[in-house]
Amino acid sequence: MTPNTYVVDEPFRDEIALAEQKAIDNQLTSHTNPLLKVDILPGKGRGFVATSIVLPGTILHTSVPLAATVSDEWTPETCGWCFNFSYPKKMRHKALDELESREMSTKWTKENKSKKTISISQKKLLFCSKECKSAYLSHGYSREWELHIATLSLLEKETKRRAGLAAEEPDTTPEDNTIPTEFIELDDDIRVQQWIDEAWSCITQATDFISQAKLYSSGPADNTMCRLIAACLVRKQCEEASLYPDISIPSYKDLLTIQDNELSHFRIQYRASMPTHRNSIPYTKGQPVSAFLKYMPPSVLDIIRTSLFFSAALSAPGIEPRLEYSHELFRSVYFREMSNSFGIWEIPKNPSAITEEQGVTDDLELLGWGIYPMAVYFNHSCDANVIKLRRDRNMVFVARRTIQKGEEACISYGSVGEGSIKLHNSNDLQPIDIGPASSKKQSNKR
Ligand SMILES: C[S@@+](CC[C@H](N)C(=O)[O-])C[C@H]1O[C@@H](n2cnc3c(N)ncnc32)[C@H](O)[C@@H]1O
Repeated sequence: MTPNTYVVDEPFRDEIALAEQKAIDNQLTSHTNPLLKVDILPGKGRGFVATSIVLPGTILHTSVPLAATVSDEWTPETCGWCFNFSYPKKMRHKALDELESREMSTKWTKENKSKKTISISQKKLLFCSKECKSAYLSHGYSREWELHIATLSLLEKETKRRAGLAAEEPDTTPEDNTIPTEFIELDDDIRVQQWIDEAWSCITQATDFISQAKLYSSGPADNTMCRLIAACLVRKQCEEASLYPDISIPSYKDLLTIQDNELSHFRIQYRASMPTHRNSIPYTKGQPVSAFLKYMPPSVLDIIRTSLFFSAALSAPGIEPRLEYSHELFRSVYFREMSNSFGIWEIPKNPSAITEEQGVTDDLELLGWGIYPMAVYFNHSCDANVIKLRRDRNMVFVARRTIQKGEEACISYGSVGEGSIKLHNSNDLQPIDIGPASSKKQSNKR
């Protein structure tokens, strides 16, 4: 991809830097943002519209993530808090130093009356400085980090356990001779959603499928996705338990307002994978799991396997605090992340030219992913009037030119193309950035 380059004049850049700092200092999120409102826009769903005339260089919105995670590939070299990237230098600071980690491990082992010592893994969470480490530890709800680190440790443990187990692709196409009594029209949202719900429940309880899925060795993209989902669910659990809500950070409820792409994703994948019955799903009430497996698109089966990996990791015996799991919860994040998360890109060393996608050029790395519930209402335009800039873990949205009152504020979804992006439905545009699970972008450096 070659991004459209446009150069910002020096004085103008200073203004942006100043305004940015002010906005970040004020923790300006769209909770308090008077410049944009969400409207329903023909053919696009919801979108941001300017509430008054906006001058070029104005910060329209600064967004803090609900959850952000470094991709599996770049965890050693990327700060888990500010996303500072230094290749080939490794990040030196762990969330817990050796003594703290030993104390935590002893506490968990004791509290859980575990015969084996519960080990704490921090490989996937490293920081560039003490400041970033303490920002992480003090962020969010009281002791949110404890549940977060416990969950990351469990995911890491399950990844290790499975590594090398799966030599072959699991076979998920058992014989099925069910005679359908009805055909569910693919355009029927309610019936198709019911079929999907029933299929997930049935497949995730099927012992044969589960035992096959246990051989499934999750790849780096699945691991990254699981960490992103875990971070969202950690927030949910802490939010529900907390007596002292921190209202300055996005909540899990904010996530639920994001467009859910499960149905549109299913339709596309179903049509693409079915040689026959492309417009309907054969169905019989009370049908066996084989009939669900027969009509479930292979790419969705992969997601089900990832969810079983996630649930197996979380159900390792005797560990508290523990994250609650259900396939509904997993899906509630997975299919919202899809098409709505922002890629966190390496910041160019010499930002002399600010480009679309903040100068994302081929030599820059995709370091991770973030879910910014307050920023998802920026629709796409090829001639975007807003540019997205990353400032540490926050995203700042700046007007590129004058935006009139009532005009839509759009960003360019940028880094799309290269055949790696799947459209989510026929009317659908590409994601803001492809989510971790569907991202196959290869690193430039490895
Ligand atoms: C990040 S969301 C943007 C908010 C979304 N419109 C909503 O209602 O939640 C991305 C989705 O918005 C829609 N979208 C974004 N830009 C669009 C455009 N220019 N034309 C039509 N639909 C668009 C597509 O459905 C896309 O998958």
